[in-house]
This record gives sequence, C-alpha cells and structure tokens, in this order.
Amino acid sequence: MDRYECLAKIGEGAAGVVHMARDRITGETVAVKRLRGGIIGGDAEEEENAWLREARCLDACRGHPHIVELRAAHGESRGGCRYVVMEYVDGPSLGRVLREGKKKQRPFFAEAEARRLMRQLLDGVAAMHAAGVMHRDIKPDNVVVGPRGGLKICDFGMSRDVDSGGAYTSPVVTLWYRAPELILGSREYDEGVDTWALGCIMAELLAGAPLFPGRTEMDQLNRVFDTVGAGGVEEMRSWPGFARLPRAESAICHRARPPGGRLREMFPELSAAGLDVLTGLLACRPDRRLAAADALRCAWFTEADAVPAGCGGAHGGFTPYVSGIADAIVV
Ligand SMILES: Nc1ncnc2c1ncn2[C@@H]1O[C@H](COP(=O)(O)OP(=O)(O)OP(=O)(O)O)[C@@H](O)[C@H]1O
Repeated sequence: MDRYECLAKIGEGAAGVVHMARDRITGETVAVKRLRGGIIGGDAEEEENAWLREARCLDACRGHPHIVELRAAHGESRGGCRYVVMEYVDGPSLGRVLREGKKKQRPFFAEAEARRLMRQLLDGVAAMHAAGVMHRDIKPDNVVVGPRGGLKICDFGMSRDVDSGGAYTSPVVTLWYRAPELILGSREYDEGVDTWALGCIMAELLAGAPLFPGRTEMDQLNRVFDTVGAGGVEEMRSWPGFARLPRAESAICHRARPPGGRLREMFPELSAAGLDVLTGLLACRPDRRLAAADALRCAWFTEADAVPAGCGGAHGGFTPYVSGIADAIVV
C-alpha cells in the first residue's frame, strides 16, 4: 500500500477506517477504506469474502454520478489488511448535514430541494438495482455531499448481489431505516429494503429529524405501524409472504390502531405528488412498495411545477451551516 500517501482520516465505522490519501502514481486524491480485521468473529475467509463483495458491488455500479466510484481493491496475503480505494468526495455526509442543521424549523429542506436530492438518490439506487446489487445499508451517514451539492452513495460494506442465491442475512440495514419485513425476520427480502430506507430519508430531509428513531426492533416496528395505521398493517398482513415471516405472530402486528395513516398529518405542507412518493416508498407490503425506477416516473419528478413556488423550507436550498458547501451549490 506504499502507493497511497495518507493525508487525513475522514471517517471511521464498524467495518473500517477511511482516509483521504494521494495516489502516488496518478496524483489523484482518493479515499482509502482499510477494512478492520477480526470483525466477523475473526473468520479470515468470511472477511476475505466481505471485502470482495464490497469491491464487486462497487465495481458493478461504476460510472454512476450518484454512487461513489471504485478505483481499486487491494488485499494483502491471507490474514493481512484489505483496502477499497474510491474516488474522494470532498464534503460531509448527509447525516452530518442533517444533524448540524437547525432542527426547529420545518420543513428542513424546501420541498423542491428535497425532491432534487431524492431524485439523485433514487437515480443511484435504481442504477444499483438494475446492476443486480442491493445496498442494504442506505442511510444519511452513507451518503456523501459533494462540493457542488451532488450526492454520492457510499459504504457498500453490506451490499450483495440480488440473485446470488440462498437466504439473505438478517438483520441488515441500520435500525431506523430498516424495512418492516426485515424487523419481522425476513431472509427472502428484495431491493425494497433499499427503497424503504429512501422513504425514511425523504421524510428526514423534510423534517430534519429521523422519521422512526426506534430504540429497539419492536419499538421501531411499533413506530412504523403507528404511522401507517391499521390500514397499512392490514395491507402488510395480506401479503402472501407475511405468514412465513418468523415474527408474523408478534403482538405488535395485531395491536389495535387508528385506521388511517399519519403521513399527511405529519407533513401537512407536502404537495399531493410528494406525498404519493413518500407513501409509495413507505408501503409496508414489500410487493406494493415503489421501486426506485418507478418512483422516478411519479408526477413529483416528471411534473417539476407540481411543487408550488414559495413552499420553501428553513434551508430553501443548502444554506451555509456546513461551511464551504452552499456557495458551490448548483440547483
Ligand atoms: N469515497 C469517500 N469520499 C469521502 N468520504 C467518504 C468516502 N467513503 C466514505 N467516506 C466517509 O467515511 C465514512 C465511513 O465510511 P464507511 O461508511 O464506508 O465505513 P464503515 O466502517 O462501513 O462505516 P459504518 O460502520 O458506519 O457503516 C462515511 O460515512 C463517509 O462520511
């Protein structure tokens, strides 16, 4: 790894440490993620597979403007360090932008700005799914905001091929962004786990706070079901796959709730076209959830004038609460 000169640490998570570095051969500034050893019970083969999976999935998505681009993957001999080298995106994570914004003003982002950001995320996720990759950990902390306000999805550490066969791992996806079928123990889920997470992000862009900040899995599910109401829960229970879910009999699935969903009440200023996208992404029944490519065909995106001028949020575009971003934003 002499090829890369480490310049600064830019991030750290459970899976590894990310450094900004200079590629001594090309001169390019890159992001080097060094995967931590010993995270999968010290199983060297599993760690090798996890590294290869992350690199392969990133490779399959190469060339998309809203997905961080893979430059190289380097692995030292068995048991040694493993690295994923990516383009360096000079900016904070969307999670940081949301955390550091002014929380009390709503909407957090103007609807038109939230739509611009969602279009980028949906575009990236649609391309990823078309390439046969599920990300499985979509959340604001795994989106980097570039210097011109362009979003890039990163951290493919949990990603995998859609049809690599067999039951998928559970649990995946950070709790607040985890789809109800995952909380109910599904191991046969699909790309809908990513679009559910995008629905949570859309709400968070508008509200400035996580939509479902659950403390435990059951608290998380209860918050989701309270928001979609008895009608939404009933629809999920009518899903043919429901009975096979390991936790289908959980009392939370059978609790009495008001019939209607609460999303309209929670987002009173959101246009009808915007609400259609939000409720479509947050459909509890996985086979009725909007796919990313279908969401992009909704009126909210195709009829740009659907959002009335002047329904601006506290941040009517990126305001300079994270220094160095706002001036360069091109909407
Ligand atoms: N290519 C990149 N350019 C700029 N910053 C990046 C890049 N890749 C990752 N980061 C930053 O580093 C942080 C950690 O990266 P990443 O999420 O891949 O690590 P991780 O160990 O898998 O984290 P976690 O356990 O939180 O999921 C990201 O949240 C992001 O802020």
